Amino acid sequence: MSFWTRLLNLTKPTPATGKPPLSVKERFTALKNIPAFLQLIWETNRAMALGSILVRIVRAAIPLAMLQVARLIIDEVIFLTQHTGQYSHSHLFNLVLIEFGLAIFSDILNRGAALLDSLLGDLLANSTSVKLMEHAATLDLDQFEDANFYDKLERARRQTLSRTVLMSQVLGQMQDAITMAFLAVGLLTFNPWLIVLLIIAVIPAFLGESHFNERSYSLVHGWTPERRELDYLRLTGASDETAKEIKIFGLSGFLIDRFRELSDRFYTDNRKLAIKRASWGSLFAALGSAGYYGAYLFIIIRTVNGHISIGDLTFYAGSFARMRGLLESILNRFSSIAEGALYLQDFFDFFAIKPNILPKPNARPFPNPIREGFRFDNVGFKYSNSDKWAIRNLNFTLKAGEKLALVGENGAGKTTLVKLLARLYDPTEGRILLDGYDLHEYNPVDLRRNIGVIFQDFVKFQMTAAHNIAVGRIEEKDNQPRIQTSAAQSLADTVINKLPDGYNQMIGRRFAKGVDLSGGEWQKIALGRAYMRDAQLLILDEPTAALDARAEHEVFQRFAELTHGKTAVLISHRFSTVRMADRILVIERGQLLEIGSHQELLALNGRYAELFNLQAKGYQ
Ligand SMILES: Nc1ncnc2c1ncn2[C@@H]1O[C@H](COP(=O)(O)OP(=O)(O)OP(=O)(O)O)[C@@H](O)[C@H]1O
Repeated sequence: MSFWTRLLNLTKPTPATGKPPLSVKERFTALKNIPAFLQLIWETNRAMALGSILVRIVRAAIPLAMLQVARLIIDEVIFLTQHTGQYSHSHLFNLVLIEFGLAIFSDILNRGAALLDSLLGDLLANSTSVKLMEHAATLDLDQFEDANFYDKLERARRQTLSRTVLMSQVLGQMQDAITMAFLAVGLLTFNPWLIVLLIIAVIPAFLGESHFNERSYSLVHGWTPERRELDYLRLTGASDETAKEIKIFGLSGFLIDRFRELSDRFYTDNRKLAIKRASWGSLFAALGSAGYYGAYLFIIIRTVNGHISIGDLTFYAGSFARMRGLLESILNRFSSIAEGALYLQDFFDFFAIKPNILPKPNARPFPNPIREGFRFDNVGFKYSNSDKWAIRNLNFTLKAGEKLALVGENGAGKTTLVKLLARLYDPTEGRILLDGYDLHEYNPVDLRRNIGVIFQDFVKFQMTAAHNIAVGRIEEKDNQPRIQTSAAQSLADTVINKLPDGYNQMIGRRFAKGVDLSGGEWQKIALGRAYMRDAQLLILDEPTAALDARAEHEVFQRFAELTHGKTAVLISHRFSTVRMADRILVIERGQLLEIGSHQELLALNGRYAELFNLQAKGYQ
């Protein structure tokens, strides 16, 4: 299909990416996002937004004023040259002075508008980034695990800069539209057909721009997953976290090849589009120029025939040239505003994603203390991106005050069970009851406040040692005694006391003066977070795997003492630790296989006894 057929029929071609680009109608509908966007700017800083609008309104009137003064100057010059020595030149000098004043004033206003735009743009970028983080924090974990969601998040995040540009464009558009209206009044009195000619001459350029903007949006949009991969490869190929394995396994060539393959493909698609855009663009610009020179010729002929003065000639030709430039930039900007509005759609789409796990209006207060415990009632769970049951037919009670250990092979479903307890996900079937009421009855924030979980893949925050512990209860980040007590309880104090800056030491290597820790040292710090919390249920999901045997034993011994009377769940592959629990739940392929105390399970002589003996043999 040719460019023209596509342009005139407004049909939807299929680009290389396989995603049909949006039709003109869809593009225009995207403009509905502009009022919401203006509202966003307005809320960012009302005074600056108002200032910017006022400056632009005043600035919009200047071109017409300058053209008028120029017209008077030329007519005055001609008059004076025809009457040499008969009249004073003071009127002429005054006119020149006025034009000079207008030029200076216009420059000041331009700079003022640019300054306000850049400050307002920065504030807008900051406030939208904050809104993005705030919204992301309300969303469910499974939404983060969905690739489509990630693409949306990525597109919303990438546009921080383009939103600032869009803001200047929308404001600039307003200014130019007002200037044009002023100029149009002048030209209308001269010859309204000139304006018609002008519009006809620039329309092809406008349609061409809109078409290519839409194609380029589709290209970029369709490439989102690949661009995400490119970012990932760029980061993985050159980062302190990956450098070790990349060297050992000699992976740089592999990563670079993949990067090259993807980036070359994107470049090729983009180049094709850029070349087409440049070629058609030149043709359309020539059409615009032809329109302008036609009108210019008409004005010249009217002057030569004595219908208008030389001053009028400069005024009309100047107004016309100015209007052409303005109309072109208004129309072109219009299509890039429409394109920006499409990107804005992604931004608003991201905010339209709502979490599924929400508090009920009359949520129950979290029981304090927990009386009965958590009952799993035929619980089954499938991850949204998988058809496989991660957990199925789970029936048991985690009694109040008991220490329960979860044992099972890799992928058995232990972490999934813990995530369900903390309501990071909701069961696909069955329910979890806390003191007889479904977890849905409680406020999820309240629930999580009462549960402390340290995961095996806990986050190594690139912050100070004190803050790394305080994240367990961030409201207490300035409570140094509490942080130190928690550190002592998790054995992290031995690690921190050796750091050059103690609790104020930056840990992790990302920032200046950061010190990295060993795996076991990081774990001791992360465990400190559990003690920061006033949680009624504490869950340790293998956060001790990197500890040496003596340290792990000591950590769990302390954990048992310090959480005496509290409900706790421990996940560990070490049976010397597991046996300390009151009861042990053996989970296999998502199903409960055995449950009972260490002694009971040994007596049962089932899977637990088999695994325990296997490990014990290893130590003999
Ligand atoms: N986010 C996820 N999306 C899809 N499937 C997942 C996800 N997380 C875990 N799974 C799958 O669910 C099953 C249970 O995983 P889970 O992490 O609960 O196992 P685990 O018993 O904690 O294993 P390990 O001892 O290795 O930590 C596995 O088959 C795993 O592949």
